Amino acid sequence: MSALLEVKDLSKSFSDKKVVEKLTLTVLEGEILGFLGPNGAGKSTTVKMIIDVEQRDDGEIYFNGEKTEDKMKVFKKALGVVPQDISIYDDLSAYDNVRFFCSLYGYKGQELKNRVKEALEFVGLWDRRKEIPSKFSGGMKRRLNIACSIAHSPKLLIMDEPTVGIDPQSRNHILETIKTLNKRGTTIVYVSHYMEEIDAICNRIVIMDHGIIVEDMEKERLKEKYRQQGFTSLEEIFLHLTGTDLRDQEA
Ligand SMILES: Nc1ncnc2c1ncn2[C@@H]1O[C@H](COP(=O)(O)OP(=O)(O)OP(=O)(O)O)[C@@H](O)[C@H]1O
Repeated sequence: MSALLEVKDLSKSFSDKKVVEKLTLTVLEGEILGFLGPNGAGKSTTVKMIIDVEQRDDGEIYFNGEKTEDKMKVFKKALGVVPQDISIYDDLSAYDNVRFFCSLYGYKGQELKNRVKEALEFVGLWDRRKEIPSKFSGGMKRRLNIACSIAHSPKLLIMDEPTVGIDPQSRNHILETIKTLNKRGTTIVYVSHYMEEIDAICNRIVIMDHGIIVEDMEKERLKEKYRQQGFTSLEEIFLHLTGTDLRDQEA
């Protein structure tokens, strides 16, 4: 598999605190990469720098071998982002939400209609397209959030905790959706705290802590490596690598 996204020596500080420190990471075309780390590890800051909503202090980002800042339009068109906080318009219908986000990529007319329909069908919301999301369950809102991010057929989809606060049925539906998207050719970076989700869908796992990557390995190799050291689950491996201290109490 070839490199789709390459991040080299990415760094970021807030005030004097180093939040991301010389982070280097390659996302291979066609993979589902699980991006794990405790609260405050620097995952969201890394993602925000990659998608160009947070300025980096240092480092380089390449998409398809070219610096993203040199080809920002091409990169943005190939990128889909499912943000941690649901970002849909509560007073627009499900259909109009997807239509709006897809139209930002320049689609119009019949092509736009086709894309909106396909995205809503894909997340199982076509029958509810005329309703406004304020009436939706948490799971339906999350699925609509995904539809808004995929209607333009991104090559790279970055999902930041897309299943927070939803029931197992909706979670399962979303995980199946992600696997199908991947089979259709979308490369996925999946940020989550849910080990069982990462285990279920990802090929490779990157674990970040205190601004650096502490492990980056193909999933089965990672499990085998730590099984030999007596750690039998991904959660045990995670706690072994990142410790058991509470992170949300750090200054
Ligand atoms: N805009 C900001 N200003 C100051 N500090 C920030 C800012 N954004 C993030 N931080 C700090 O940077 C650190 C890393 O935060 P980040 O959100 O990247 O972590 P995370 O790994 O995504 O955590 P979580 O799993 O809780 O989402 C935290 O200590 C956070 O408080």
